[in-house]
Amino acid sequence: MTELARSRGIGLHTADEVRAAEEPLLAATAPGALMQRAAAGLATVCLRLLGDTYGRRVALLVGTGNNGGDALFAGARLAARGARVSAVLLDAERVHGPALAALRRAGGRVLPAGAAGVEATVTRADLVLDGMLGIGGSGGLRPPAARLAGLAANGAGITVAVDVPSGVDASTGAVEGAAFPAMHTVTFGAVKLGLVVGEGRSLAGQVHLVDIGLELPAATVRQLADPDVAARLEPPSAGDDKYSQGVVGIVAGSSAYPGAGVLCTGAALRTRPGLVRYAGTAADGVRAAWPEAIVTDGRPGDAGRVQAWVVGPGMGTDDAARSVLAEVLATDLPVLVDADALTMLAEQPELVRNRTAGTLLTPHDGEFGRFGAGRGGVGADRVAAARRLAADLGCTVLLKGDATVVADADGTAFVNGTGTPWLATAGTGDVLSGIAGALLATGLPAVEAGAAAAHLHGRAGQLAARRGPLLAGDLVRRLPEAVGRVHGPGPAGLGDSGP
Ligand SMILES: NC(=O)C1=CN([C@@H]2O[C@H](COP(=O)(O)OP(=O)(O)OC[C@H]3O[C@@H](n4cnc5c(N)ncnc54)[C@H](OP(=O)(O)O)[C@@H]3O)[C@@H](O)[C@H]2O)[C@@H](O)CC1
Ligand SMILES: Nc1ncnc2c1ncn2[C@@H]1O[C@H](COP(=O)(O)OP(=O)(O)O)[C@@H](O)[C@H]1O
Ligand SMILES: [K+]
Repeated sequence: MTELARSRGIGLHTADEVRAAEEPLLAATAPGALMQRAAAGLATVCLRLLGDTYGRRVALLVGTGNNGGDALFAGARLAARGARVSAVLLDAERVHGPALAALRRAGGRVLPAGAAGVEATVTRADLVLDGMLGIGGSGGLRPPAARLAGLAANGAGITVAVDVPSGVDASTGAVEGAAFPAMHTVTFGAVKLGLVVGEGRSLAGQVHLVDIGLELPAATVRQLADPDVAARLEPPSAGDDKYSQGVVGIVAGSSAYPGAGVLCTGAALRTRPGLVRYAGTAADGVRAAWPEAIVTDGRPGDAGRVQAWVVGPGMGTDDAARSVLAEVLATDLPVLVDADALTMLAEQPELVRNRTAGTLLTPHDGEFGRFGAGRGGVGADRVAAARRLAADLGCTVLLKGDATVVADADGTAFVNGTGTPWLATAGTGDVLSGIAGALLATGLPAVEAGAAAAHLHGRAGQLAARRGPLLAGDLVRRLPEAVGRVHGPGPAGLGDSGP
């Protein structure tokens, strides 16, 4: 098996996939066994979060399904360790009977959602456990559940969601109206896609996965971690020279706006410094900023040989820019299309439909909406949106956002896990294009290059944001550290006199 095939990242699953995997396991295990596994894992995380359990106040928000059962059984375990546990029932007539009985036996208190003491119980709890809705939830939270989610948001305690924060669509991360704001989510059997993308990403907080023995099919959506990205970033070896690591060509910036060319070229150099070429009308600015780049103010064809192109950031949309875009897309090389080039491409999508080499489009939501398949906007299901545009154009789409999604025409997708909201500043997209272009030039398939680039970009952002607000140029400076970070400390060998 190749290094790449091994480093596939963590699988992300929809509610339907989890349900299908649960069926055979439920049939093969004793009744209630899976719920006990889930509750035991849940209680363990809560105990860790509480530290000293004795006398601590725990509020359980309990819905009508099995999600409520998990919360009640976990609550019983916490009560047995000395916690003062109160269960607030959304519907006293429909509650998991054995789980409620277990909580009562352990000394837990039970009150209906409409009772007078509910507000104090929830807002004063040291820990609030949200067992209202799991993967069986659909649509916006109904009023009693929405009210309890609001009380938890205003309370002082640690908020923990059972499986999925109530109100978050487990498969898409979409939220209609209110949702439970979790600092932690303890999820069972598989990480649900909705915990890492869309609004679900920030509502889920830190995600803890509890193994309950589910066997899932290979995931079509995945998230890369540092070692997975390292496996896609072969360091140069003794036999390499400056040409052999992949040469990227950058067409970005303009005489009026040289910044995009400078940032994009710098990002490519700092990611993969073998050789970076630049062709465009910001040549003077790029030359001054990056003497290491090979720069021409001519057309892409004048730049010399490259293994991939980046085209678009700050290049303008005039006739000259249109003709440069057409020239780059007419090559049989991988091309990353961003910013102004996306605006032009949306008017002429046939330029990419029949390309034989990889094409990676990197729109933000506004640029996405300019394409035919993007009309109506991205919507609440960001993975589906990226897949839709990728399938329509037969290329790869990297849809930017706080959780960037990269999707291939065949549906293979990645959701990025790194980053910081400080990245919402001008020019950071130009940096992403430079990183991804450099990785495309190494020969990575477009979907892999996009996913690895988004990860590195987010890591660089996190490193830069440690010092406070970041500018796009800070990201470029932090890239070597981000690359070093994903590789981790290498083995020290004979003759290694390094630091
Ligand atoms: N299966 C297993 O092996 C294991 C499953 N496990 C656990 O089970 C969970 C899935 O349980 P589930 O299927 O019972 O559904 P669940 O999420 O509790 O909610 C369904 C209830 O919610 C209600 N409801 C729906 N929408 C609503 C809304 N918007 N606002 C308000 N209410 C709404 C709906 O009521 P109705 O519409 O009928 O009135 C229905 O009764 C899963 O996430 C995991 O935690 C673990 O124990 C491990 C083993
Ligand atoms: N709230 C956010 N949290 C995390 N990352 C963000 C956020 N907003 C934007 N980003 C990231 O910042 C970058 C912005 O790119 P883009 O919109 O193209 O900016 P520009 O065109 O100014 O370079 C993208 O990589 C995007 O994923
Ligand atoms: K929940």
